Amino acid sequence: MGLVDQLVNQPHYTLVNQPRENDILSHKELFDSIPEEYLSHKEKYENAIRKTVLYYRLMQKYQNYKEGSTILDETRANYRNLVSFAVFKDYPPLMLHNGMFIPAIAGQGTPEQQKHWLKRAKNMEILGTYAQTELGHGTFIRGLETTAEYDPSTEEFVLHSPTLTSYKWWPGGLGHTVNYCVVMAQLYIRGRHHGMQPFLVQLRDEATHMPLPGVKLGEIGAKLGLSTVNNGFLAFEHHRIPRDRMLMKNAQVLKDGTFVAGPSSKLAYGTMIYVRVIIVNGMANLMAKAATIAVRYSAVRRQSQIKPSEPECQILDYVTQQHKLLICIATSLAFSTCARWLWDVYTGVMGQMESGNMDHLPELHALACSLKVVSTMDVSGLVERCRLACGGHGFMHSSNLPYTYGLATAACTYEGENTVLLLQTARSLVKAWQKGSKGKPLSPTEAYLMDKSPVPKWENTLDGIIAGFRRVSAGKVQDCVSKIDKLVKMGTSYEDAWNQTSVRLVAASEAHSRAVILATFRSEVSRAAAALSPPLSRVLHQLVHLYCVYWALERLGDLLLYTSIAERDVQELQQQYEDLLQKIRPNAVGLVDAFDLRDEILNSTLGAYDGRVYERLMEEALKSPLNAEPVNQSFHQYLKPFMHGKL
Ligand SMILES: CC(C)(COP(=O)(O)OP(=O)(O)OC[C@H]1O[C@@H](n2cnc3c(N)ncnc32)[C@H](O)[C@@H]1OP(=O)(O)O)[C@@H](O)C(=O)NCCC(=O)NCCSC(=O)CCCC(=O)O
Ligand SMILES: Cc1cc2nc3c(=O)[nH]c(=O)nc-3n(C[C@H](O)[C@H](O)[C@H](O)COP(=O)(O)OP(=O)(O)OC[C@H]3O[C@@H](n4cnc5c(N)ncnc54)[C@H](O)[C@@H]3O)c2cc1C
Repeated sequence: MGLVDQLVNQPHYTLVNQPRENDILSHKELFDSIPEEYLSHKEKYENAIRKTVLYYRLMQKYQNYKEGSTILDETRANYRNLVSFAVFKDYPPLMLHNGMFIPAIAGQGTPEQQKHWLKRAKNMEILGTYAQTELGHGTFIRGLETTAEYDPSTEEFVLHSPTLTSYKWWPGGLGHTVNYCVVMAQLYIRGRHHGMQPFLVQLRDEATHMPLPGVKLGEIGAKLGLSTVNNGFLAFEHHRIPRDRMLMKNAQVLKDGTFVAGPSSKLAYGTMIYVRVIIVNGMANLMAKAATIAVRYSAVRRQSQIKPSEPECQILDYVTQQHKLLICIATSLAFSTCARWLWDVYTGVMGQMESGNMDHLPELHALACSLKVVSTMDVSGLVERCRLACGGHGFMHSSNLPYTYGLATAACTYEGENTVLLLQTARSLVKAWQKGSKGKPLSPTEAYLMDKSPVPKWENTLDGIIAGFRRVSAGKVQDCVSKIDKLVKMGTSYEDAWNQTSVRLVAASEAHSRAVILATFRSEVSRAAAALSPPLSRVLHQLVHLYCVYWALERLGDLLLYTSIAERDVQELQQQYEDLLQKIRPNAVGLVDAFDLRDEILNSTLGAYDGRVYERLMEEALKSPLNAEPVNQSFHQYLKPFMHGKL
């Protein structure tokens, strides 16, 4: 088996590469004759809905993910995610139906609620989304204003939006697409507050699609990206729903209005953990897409000469170009590896929680936050780097890099704004430090914080770099704890001390995330490589090495502060990095081919397998509606009178 075949022979790649006769991408009606960037806002939406209906029917046919299948299965979700790139450059309007509505029912509903609602949702008899964020509050969910007041006399909840800022704002598909929704609202029973709880609410009539009485709905308007996701707003005017529409797997409200608390109030936040875990793999996919486009283009594009006597070279032969792009290949692999590992952690912790053991939930939360942040932050930066690496042609929508950037950067904000999530992980690290200092045991991913051995001699090896990152993280956490303690001793409140330390806390949290990612990438690849051929194992190790050295060079200041790295070590690391670029360069195209993203999925003039970049750019340019006629009417209306001084 060749190198590419072995890489392709991973579960999610083989799914994408399924036989053509079973292939949803052979259905031409799924594709646009006019590129979507030329459509109006309304046309984009209507076209996306046309394709959505076809796409999901075909998905049901070929994937058979209706009733009985495990919708939460990561591989299946990944397949859907990849194939949808071919059909929707800007994500589908029903993204949240599978992405959050179904997971919220599965994670928050009782077995009876799941039986009834999951069946309808999976069969797509009802369409839903997840409405948590409001116009006034996104991060601070304890500040949400939508209320659900229980009325024991009718056994109903009354949903109400008391202010403009309480309008739900952002949920995908909410504008004009979905007819149901999981709404997060503050529960009140006889005037007493019982925290934020999930409610399954019908929003539109199932036959006419008209909003139900007491439900105000609309779309929030044009955005930087995700233009076909149909993000919407929602408000309630004393809207009544039956008691059994509160999702009651955790907390419950009995008929007489008795509130039965769940094992932890944070279980209502469970859907967010699930989505943060899933996002990491989504980012690996976006990175693979952008890297494939930019690397293939760089192999086709020739510009300037390295030596005056030679022909123009492939731009991929410029070492600066390799510096821009090879890290993108390594990053995609790092995040897909970490995503798989995180998914196993997630399912393990969920399994323990089913039997009442919540011990590992805080660690899972801290990990999900930090990996979500670093994957979205790095991938959005690197997708932009891919775009710039393609010069002017990368600026064209037809390259698909601008859309891809929009998808990546949106994820820095949704599902928990990145700074906020880093501060959540920092909270866990500070607590771990305090616990560890009292001699208490720490969770496996934070145990290194208590390594009190003297700073060892720096080693320019993978182990050395990973140990160095752990030192940086531990040093930064210690620095934060000292600053907070000092401020508190001086009379500052703990909360103010926290806020005054928060720039450092965010940096400590990022350093911890990097240590976890480097160590996980390294150990998971070593584990997998044992079963691979020596050449494939070698190239994967080169990518792990490149990844570790790249980040060491990026974070030299930190390493100089917290480890014993010296100037000559840095020079050697720089040399290692340049040697790795040279070694990986011949495999660059093979490696992106091994991502096995078909042309339809790349959806790009620059990245197609056959390398016909210029022909495709021309073909796409000719699709511009302006090219339908040689003279545009605006010439007669404006330009001509203007040039003749008549306007
Ligand atoms: C920032 C926080 C975490 C703060 O919550 P809080 O209750 O005010 O925090 P607190 O009282 O200070 O308590 C913190 C405590 O709660 C824990 N915790 C926080 N979140 C979780 C969780 N998910 N699971 C388990 N535990 C959680 C923390 O570890 C803290 O624990 P501790 O007190 O230290 O023991 C929270 O409000 C939050 O998660 N905000 C972000 C909102 C968000 O992610 N919204 C997503 C909306 S849906 C969306 O964006 C969909 C996009 C998808 C798409 O388009 O694809
Ligand atoms: C494309 C997209 C899709 C979305 N889809 C959905 C959806 O389907 N359903 C849904 O419910 N929501 C959705 N959202 C909303 C999303 O979850 C929120 O935008 C997000 O949680 C951030 O909240 P915010 O917008 O209120 O930002 P804010 O919380 O107002 O943040 C603004 C700034 O304040 C800072 N800040 C806020 N709090 C703190 C703090 N405690 N410490 C330090 N700094 C702080 C942040 O770091 C940030 O710099 C979506 C958003 C986007 C952009």
